[in-house]
Amino acid sequence: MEHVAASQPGVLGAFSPGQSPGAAQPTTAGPHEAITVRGVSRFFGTHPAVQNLDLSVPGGTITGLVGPNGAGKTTLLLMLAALLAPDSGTIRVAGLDPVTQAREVHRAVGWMPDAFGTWDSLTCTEILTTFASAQGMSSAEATAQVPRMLATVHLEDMARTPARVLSRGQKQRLGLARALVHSPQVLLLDEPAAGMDPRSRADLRVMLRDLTSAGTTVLVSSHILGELEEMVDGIVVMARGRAVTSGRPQDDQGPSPASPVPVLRTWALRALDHSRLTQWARESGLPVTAWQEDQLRVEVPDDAEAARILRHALEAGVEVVSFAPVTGTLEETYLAMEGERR
Ligand SMILES: Nc1ncnc2c1ncn2[C@@H]1O[C@H](COP(=O)(O)OP(=O)(O)OP(=O)(O)O)[C@@H](O)[C@H]1O
Repeated sequence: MEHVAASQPGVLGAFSPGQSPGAAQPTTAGPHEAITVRGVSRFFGTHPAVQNLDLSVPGGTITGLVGPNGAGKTTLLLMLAALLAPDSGTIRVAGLDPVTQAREVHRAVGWMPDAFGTWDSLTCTEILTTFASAQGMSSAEATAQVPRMLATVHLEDMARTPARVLSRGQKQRLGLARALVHSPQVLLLDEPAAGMDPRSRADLRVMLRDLTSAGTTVLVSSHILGELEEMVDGIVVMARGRAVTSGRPQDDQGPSPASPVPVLRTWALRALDHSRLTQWARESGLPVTAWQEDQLRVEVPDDAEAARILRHALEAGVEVVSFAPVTGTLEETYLAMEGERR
C-alpha cells in the first residue's frame, strides 16, 4: 500500500504538496463533484452488474476505474453516459440527471467505448461532422472543429479516408476525437488505450492532463495499471458491482460515497554520496517512505513537487545521480485490494 495513500501535509515548508497552480487535489472534493452516484444498482436478468454503488468524482481530476472482468465498470460508464438506465439509485453527471435529462447529458459528456463502431463507408471527417451536428454544433462550428480534432489525434492525413481502412488503433483515436468533438465537461473512457501504439498512448496521457487542467473531469477504465499509474489522480476499484475502498467493499448499511483513492507517486532518489543524501533527507524532513539499497523513496503528489524536491537537494549540495518515479506499485496495491474480493 506504499503507493496509494491518504495525502499528508508537507513536512517542512519546502515539501508542502499541492502548491502548484492547477494541480489536481484528488483527496478532497474539488470545486464541484462532477460525478455523483448514490445507491445505484443495475441488473441483467437476475444478475446484479452494479449493486448499491456510491461514488463521488471531484471535478477537474482524472480517476481510474479498475477491477476484474465483469466487475461492472462498463455498465457503470454506460449509466453515467445516459446510455443505460439504472434500476435504482440516483446519478448526477455535471449536475444533470441521466435518467430525466439524457439529451443534456449526451452534450455534457464525451463517451469513448472500448470498441468504437464506425460507419465504414464514411470518411473520418464525415463521421466527426455527423457527431458534431448530432451534438448541436452548427455547420460552421463543425467545419472548424473537426480538422482540429483530427490533428489532435494525429489523423489529419486520413481526413478523407473511409473508416473501413483504419487500423484498430487508428479507430480508437477516431473514437477519442469523437468523444472530444463537442468539448465535453466530463469524459468517460472505456479502455481507451487498447490498440493504441506507444506514441498515441503517451499523447493520450498528455492530452488528458491538459484537459483536466482546463477543468474537464475524466473517468477512465483500464486494465493497464502501469499506464493508469502515470495518468490518474486517484483510482476506484470495483469488484462484483461494488466499489472497493481501502480494501473493503461498501456495505449495504448506508451512504458511504466511495471517493477515488488518491494515487501518490513514489519516486526514487540516488546520489553520489550516500551519507550526504542521508544527512540532507534527515535535516530537511523529507517524508521518506523507505530506503532501498542506496536509494531513498518518497511519495510525491505531482511533478511540480518533484521539481521542488530536486531543486532543494541540488541547492543543498546533494549530487543527485537519478530521481525518477517508481512504477508497478499501483499494480501491487490493486492486487492487494482486489485479491480479497474475487
Ligand atoms: N447486456 C448485457 N446482458 C447481460 N449481462 C450483461 C450485459 N452487459 C453486462 N452484463 C454482465 O454484467 C456484468 C458486468 O459487466 P461489465 O461489462 O459492466 O463488466 P466490466 O467490469 O466492464 O468487465 P471487463 O473488464 O471485462 O470489460 C458481467 O457479469 C456481464 O456478464
